[in-house]
Amino acid sequence: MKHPDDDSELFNRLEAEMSTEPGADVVDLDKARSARITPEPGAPAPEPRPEGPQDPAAPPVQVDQPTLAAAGPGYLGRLAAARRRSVIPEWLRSVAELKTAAAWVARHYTHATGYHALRAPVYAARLALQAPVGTARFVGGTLRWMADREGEPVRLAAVRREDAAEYLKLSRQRDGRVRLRTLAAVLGLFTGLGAALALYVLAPGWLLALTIGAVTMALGAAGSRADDPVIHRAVELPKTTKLTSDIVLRALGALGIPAISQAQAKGRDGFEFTAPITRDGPGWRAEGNLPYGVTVTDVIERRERLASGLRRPLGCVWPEAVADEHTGRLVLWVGDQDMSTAKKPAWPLLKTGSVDLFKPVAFGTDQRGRWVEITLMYIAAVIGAIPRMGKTFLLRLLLLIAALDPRAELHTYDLKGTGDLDPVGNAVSHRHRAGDEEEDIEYAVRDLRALREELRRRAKMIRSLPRDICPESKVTSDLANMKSLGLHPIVIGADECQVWFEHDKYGKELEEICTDLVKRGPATGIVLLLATQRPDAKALPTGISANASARFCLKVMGQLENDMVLGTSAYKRGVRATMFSWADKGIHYFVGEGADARIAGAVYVDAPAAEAIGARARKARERAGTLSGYALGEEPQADARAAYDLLADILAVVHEKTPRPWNDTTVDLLAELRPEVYGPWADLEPAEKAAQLTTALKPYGISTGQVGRRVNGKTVNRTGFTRAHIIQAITQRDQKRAAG
Ligand SMILES: Nc1ncnc2c1ncn2[C@@H]1O[C@H](COP(=O)(O)OP(=O)(O)OP(=O)(O)O)[C@@H](O)[C@H]1O
Repeated sequence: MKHPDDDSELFNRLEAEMSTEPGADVVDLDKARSARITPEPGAPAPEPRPEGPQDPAAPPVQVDQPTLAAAGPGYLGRLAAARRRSVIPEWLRSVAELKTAAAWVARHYTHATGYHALRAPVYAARLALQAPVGTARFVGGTLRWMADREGEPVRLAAVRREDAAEYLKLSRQRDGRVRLRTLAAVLGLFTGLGAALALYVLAPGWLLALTIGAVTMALGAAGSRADDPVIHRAVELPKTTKLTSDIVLRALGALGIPAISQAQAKGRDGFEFTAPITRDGPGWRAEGNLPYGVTVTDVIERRERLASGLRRPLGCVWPEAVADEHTGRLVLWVGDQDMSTAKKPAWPLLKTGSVDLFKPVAFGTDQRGRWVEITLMYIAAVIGAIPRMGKTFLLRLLLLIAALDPRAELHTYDLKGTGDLDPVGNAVSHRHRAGDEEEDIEYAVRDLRALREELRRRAKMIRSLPRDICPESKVTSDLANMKSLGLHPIVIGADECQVWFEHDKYGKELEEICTDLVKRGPATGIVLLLATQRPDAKALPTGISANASARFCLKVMGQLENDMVLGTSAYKRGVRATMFSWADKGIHYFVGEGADARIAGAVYVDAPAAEAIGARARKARERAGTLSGYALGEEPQADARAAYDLLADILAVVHEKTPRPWNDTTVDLLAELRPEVYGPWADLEPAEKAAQLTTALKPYGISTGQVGRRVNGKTVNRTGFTRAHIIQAITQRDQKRAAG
């Protein structure tokens, strides 16, 4: 009977043999096949192998099958799984990169031409001065050539050896050569003199001058000294050492990873290169497999040692994992220059241009100097870092990008209070505040409450739009353009957002609203950008950090903060913002919607440049008629809704004879009391009405549940709450306030 897998194995084996090294053993296929035939049913089973010490004469047991099992997937299989490198290189496929490269080359040659053109008279004067030396060298050289001086050492050697025959042969040869060369020189001299005379008599002045100039320059060049060239370099190109496999292996061996060190001690490499080391942008790229059990994160953890082993600055050394490969596949990119100091291309939006927030916009560059883009719509973002790493600058940059879309309505909150966001806020923001005083927080609370209402309005509006206009149930650029719908982008930015969430009075409510904005905002065109220098569960509540779809993590100190910003288990996967150094300002891990984490250096826009961009954005808004609110000097209308105290209002409308009131009847009573505040709640469907109050009570720690009541002899259950809990919450709050 034939083993069912025999055919495919035979196929594999044939392929394996096709690719076997020359000199490998030839396998007898028939023998091998018969050896693999399983015994017929009923046939005696093979003798069991005796336990205990083995017969020393018995051949050792071969654990791995020769060639056959080691071959793994066959040639075709490997071809099918092969990763093909792109035919057209990356830089040729990107118009932007091609343009940048072309501009750099053009700039280089323009500079070199200008540099030399300005110095041309100096070069000419120096060459003219050197011309007499050049003439002497030329004449001397010609005479030596005519006299066959180069053969003299050989002739002298023949004299020393007293080899008369050899000497005579050499002399004869020399006499003939000298005769011929003298003739050529005399002919050349006469031809030259004749030509000079003809030029002098016949040629126009300019040709004569040109010829004399050219001859003088040539003689000057002949007279120049090797250690003092007339023409100096216009551009000193940075010299960077080529990355070689030896350097990579040396660096890996110095990491102190036992598996690599042991392999190298045994004379092996400890790293298997899977591709040649190549140039990749302004740096070198090496790729390969680490030894079994060693992961890329082990190397990333030791980035500083790696830089020492490579003898390169830390900012040049970027070990990375490959997303769709095994965890031991390392890509090592070693830049020519430190990422934090390397010259960056100019940001296209710095001087001109506007933005469509629904399209990707460049906000930084990666290690290779390529633009990294972000589409601000449909995201909620968190930015985390330890202080002074560029978090505020990054938030301001994103807000400036938003400002450059004249449709966007900005709400900017600088809770540090140093005025870093003023260039955006003063120029274009609809709502803006700098500071963390009580009134600043109340201003934000009023604004966010209004934004939550706006979120609900937008959600309803989107739901009511016909499918052909709003096919994906989310705001699109076209919908945002329709002023009547009021679905323009709203971008809210808060720096040091922990001030909001840790506020004892409004903290819970702000957290509740922000969680809602993070979850439902993106589809309705509302973008929330939160930055914090203390990314822990209190500063960045989990409901927010877990739902943010874009994450920017500058340097942080530990795994916890890293994962709070970049997402659970990011640290384990090797996405570690802890590896950034103190000098890596603005450099961060960026995780965009559905994209792998990548390293980006944010564009540096200082305060004056930010003000200039703000002014430009303001002009664009004035033209589009979209400037509003704070930027126009308008304070938000004295908002009755902001002054309301829900708990006190409930106590006012719910009589003590109703210890467990229903939500919907309470909302109706509240609407009668303050129609401007609670009116919209009362207009909701009964179920939504009840849910509305449940949500509003949650921040105070008051929960709702089913409350049964007899109506017309029947028990009716509806959502309700306990009046005593309201009193309790008010007492606690008053005590807290009294305690300061
Ligand atoms: N993209 C950048 N490139 C280079 N330097 C930068 C960049 N962003 C910020 N910096 C530098 O880092 C310094 C700190 O930036 P920033 O004020 O944004 O830090 P921060 O993290 O907000 O600090 P804090 O926590 O104290 O508010 C800035 O003064 C600026 O000089």
